[in-house]
Amino acid sequence: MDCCIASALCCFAALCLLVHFVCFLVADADFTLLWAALVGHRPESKLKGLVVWVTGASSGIGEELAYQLAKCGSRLVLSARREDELNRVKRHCLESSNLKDGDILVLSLDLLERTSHEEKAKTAIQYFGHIDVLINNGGRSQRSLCLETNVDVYQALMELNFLGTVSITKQVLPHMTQRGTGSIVTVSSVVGLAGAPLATGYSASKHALQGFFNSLRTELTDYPRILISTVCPGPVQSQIVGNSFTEELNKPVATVGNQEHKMPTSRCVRLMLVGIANGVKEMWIAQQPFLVFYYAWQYAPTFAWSVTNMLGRKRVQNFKAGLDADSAYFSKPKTS
Ligand SMILES: NC(=O)c1ccc[n+]([C@@H]2O[C@H](COP(=O)([O-])OP(=O)(O)OC[C@H]3O[C@@H](n4cnc5c(N)ncnc54)[C@H](O)[C@@H]3O)[C@@H](O)[C@H]2O)c1
Repeated sequence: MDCCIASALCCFAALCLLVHFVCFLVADADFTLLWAALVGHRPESKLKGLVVWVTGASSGIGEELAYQLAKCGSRLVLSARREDELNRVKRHCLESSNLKDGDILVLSLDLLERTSHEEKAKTAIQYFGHIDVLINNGGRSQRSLCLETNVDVYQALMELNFLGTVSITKQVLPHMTQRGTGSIVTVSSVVGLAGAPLATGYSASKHALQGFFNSLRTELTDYPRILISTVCPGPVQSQIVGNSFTEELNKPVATVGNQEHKMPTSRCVRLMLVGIANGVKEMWIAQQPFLVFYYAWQYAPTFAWSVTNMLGRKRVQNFKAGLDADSAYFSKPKTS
């Protein structure tokens, strides 16, 4: 009898392990975030009426954030450099939601023009009276080998992705500490957790953001109603490759391959909004096989690096062959 119970328990444990393994294989986010998506608050109920400032709202993840937040009933400040593109995004938000014209402020902003940030933040705060959520999303990536990359490119990446983000944050944070509430959500990257070839400067700028916001979060423990959240997406469909820095400032990317194999922007943004609605402090959002590597880096870094080196070599080979470094992972390189 005991033997039967033991066998049954073993079978049950094996089944549980199998279910976990299968869940893990299909997971596209870390477990905290998936749990929040399963049993947590819905963004539609938590974000309705909140004032959300999105930087980099003219394309990709930022544009999709605008659309999904509008559907949730959030009031929006949309920022990026190109006002005409922001007006296009605003029009689409109004068409696809119940928001009124006055619920969306188009506020052009260059993250590199730090002297303008105080004025921009004042304008946003005055318009709605307050800001509930700042989403630091604007930024650019990199496609170039370190050996060939001008140091000016590294400076530009840090100026934009790191200092631009820190500058806007520093304009909004005092407003939030005064109110005792608010959320600052920063779009980092999985390369802010580990590295990636062809992205030495980009990865460094995202590591810098991780270090900054992880330290700030702990510094703000006296403000339990202020959320500091970092989002670490893997590859997501957007304009990021075409907009990347290369080895020289102002030199465009040579090959922008098909981005369809990447996570749909809508899925990434939905998970981000679930994370914000549920106060998730760090979100890993990536399809497999990328996600599993980030777990491996946490538990067995030396093993993880050996796998990364294999993939990294292929990425560099593809790049040198003139192929899009991302999509070439998923297809056999034929010709350059
Ligand atoms: N798409 C991905 O695979 C991916 C993965 C990880 C992290 N990210 C991060 O997501 C964020 C959004 O990128 P995306 O993928 O939507 O790319 P994208 O190129 O489609 O969008 C980037 C946005 O940033 C804005 N921007 C660029 N320079 C700016 C400046 N000087 N001032 C103000 N705005 C500026 C652009 O105008 C655009 O609105 C970035 O921070 C990026 O690093 C993207």
